[in-house]
Amino acid sequence: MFIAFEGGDGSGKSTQARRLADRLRQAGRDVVLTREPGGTDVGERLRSLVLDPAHAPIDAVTEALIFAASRSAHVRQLVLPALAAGRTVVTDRYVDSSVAYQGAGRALGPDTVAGLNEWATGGLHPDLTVLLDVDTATAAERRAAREQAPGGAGPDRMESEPEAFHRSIRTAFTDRAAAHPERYLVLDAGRDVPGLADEVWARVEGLLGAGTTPSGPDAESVR
Ligand SMILES: Nc1ncnc2c1ncn2[C@@H]1O[C@H](COP(=O)(O)OP(=O)(O)OP(=O)(O)O)[C@@H](O)[C@H]1O
Ligand SMILES: Cc1cn([C@H]2C[C@H](O)[C@@H](COP(=O)(O)O)O2)c(=O)[nH]c1=O
Repeated sequence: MFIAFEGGDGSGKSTQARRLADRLRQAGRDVVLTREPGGTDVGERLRSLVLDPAHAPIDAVTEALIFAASRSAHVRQLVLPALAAGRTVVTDRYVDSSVAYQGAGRALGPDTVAGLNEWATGGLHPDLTVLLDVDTATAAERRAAREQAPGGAGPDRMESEPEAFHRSIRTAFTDRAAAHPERYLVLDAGRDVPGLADEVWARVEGLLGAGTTPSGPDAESVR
């Protein structure tokens, strides 16, 4: 099973992805918890390149290609081999983040960016995408609190964008979920962490019982 968490910066994806991975492990599943950009050596290098605000400005097309390149490596080197070995993959962000941030936020167009990522992933879609939807003010407060906590890092290149950018992203995520309701669980991420985790688990438990397989190609057909 392949599960993605999506949402704006500070919506609570990492928190919920970790909780789900723990719960799946308690249920006896062999889990790979991973993230984008990242998840592989090349992906983590691309992550620091594209997110570090100290780097030179990156134009929107180049930015979209960097995220897609990280994703291609992630799918081919980590996700597909793990799924083929019967493992459950939980990823903190996937294609929808590119459609929202580069398609809407950078105005490259959702269809253009979705098409690029169909190619990058060989058409691999998650069984379930959990969209954590929260208003941008709440998300910004959470990010600020996280930055001020011990060891907290400053905002990355995307987080530094203005409120309107983050609002456009939120809309793009919810539009995409509305277009494919069968593979989304959209949650009000303004609520408490344990309550959200229970809602996620209820849906995932149902999928475990149904014995799903990811839609799209297997490792043999994605090169
Ligand atoms: N439901 C929640 N209610 C209140 N605070 C939360 C909730 N979920 C997460 N948080 C807190 O908000 C901050 C951001 O959470 P988290 O890092 O999980 O978000 P994220 O979506 O992964 O963020 P980013 O995309 O910026 O990495 C953390 O300090 C976390 O403890
Ligand atoms: C996968 C992906 C990510 N982004 C942006 C979204 C976030 O601002 C950062 C990732 O940081 P996080 O702490 O891991 O959430 O990158 C993007 O713009 N496009 C993408 O495809």
